[in-house]
Amino acid sequence: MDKVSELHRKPLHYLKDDADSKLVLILLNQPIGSSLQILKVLWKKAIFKAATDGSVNHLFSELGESRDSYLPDIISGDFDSATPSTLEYYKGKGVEIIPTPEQDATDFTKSIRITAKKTKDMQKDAVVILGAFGGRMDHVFGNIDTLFEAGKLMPGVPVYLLSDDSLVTLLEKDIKTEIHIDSGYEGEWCGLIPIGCPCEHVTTSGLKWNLDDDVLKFGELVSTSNAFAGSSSVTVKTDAPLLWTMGVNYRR
Ligand SMILES: Cc1ncc(C[n+]2csc(CCOP(=O)(O)OP(=O)(O)O)c2C)c(N)n1
Ligand SMILES: O=c1ccn([C@@H]2O[C@H](COP(=O)(O)O)[C@@H](O)[C@H]2O)c(=O)[nH]1
Repeated sequence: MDKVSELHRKPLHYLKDDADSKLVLILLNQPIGSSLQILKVLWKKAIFKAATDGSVNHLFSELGESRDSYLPDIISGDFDSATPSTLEYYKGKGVEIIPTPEQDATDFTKSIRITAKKTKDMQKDAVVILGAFGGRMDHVFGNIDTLFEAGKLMPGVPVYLLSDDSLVTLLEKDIKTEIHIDSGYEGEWCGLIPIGCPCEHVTTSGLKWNLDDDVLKFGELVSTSNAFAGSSSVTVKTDAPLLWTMGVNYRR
């Protein structure tokens, strides 16, 4: 069979109350803070929830009295961050605790490997990861690296790193991706970041600064502070994996 040559992505539509989306949710070790409302809407739509190591400390402390309405399906990690008492609490509530002591992959990578196996027979519209930005820079790059593996673990399923102000996803090579930007939650800005390797041929439509078979490469051109031109979608064709990032405006 020929490879699909055009993909549609709706990176923020699942945030709409009326969207009937089936999500897989992964929590990383960052304060929930201003993403609390997003966490609550994602939780309602999540068919599987995975907490990664220290993320349970935030779930426990930031959700207060309502914490028992937010029990994840699994908690995994090398457990250098989750406090023993927090792990005991969730264990007592019947949450599956999965130690992943190996030190050649991050807790996030190990979590998404487990999640891919556990959800392999579930129909899922997207995998959404909360807590990937704003902390340690090595972790931010590690989280982006995990997107490359995620694409192989769950082919065809969009994977989004999300916060209340930014979204990051990896666009596949040799495919024209149409990104729908009409959920109402889009922010003002967007960017195309050639992480991993240069992109020699990138063509876009729907942006204020479009590319026309241009090269994106660190040290030459990286498309930051780009913007939408007013249409309901953007298209991107690239010959190498390319990071798409955009602003999120989810204030309620
Ligand atoms: C070449 C190489 N560099 C670095 C490491 C170290 N390393 C990579 S992933 C990992 C586990 C990280 O665990 P995680 O809980 O995700 O992060 P932490 O907050 O503990 O740093 C370690 C120790 C390695 N194994 N190989
Ligand atoms: O500053 C940070 C800290 C952590 N992460 C992500 O969370 C997981 C789990 O972290 P632990 O510190 O082991 O609890 C880690 O693998 C990172 O993916 C982060 O993004 N930023």
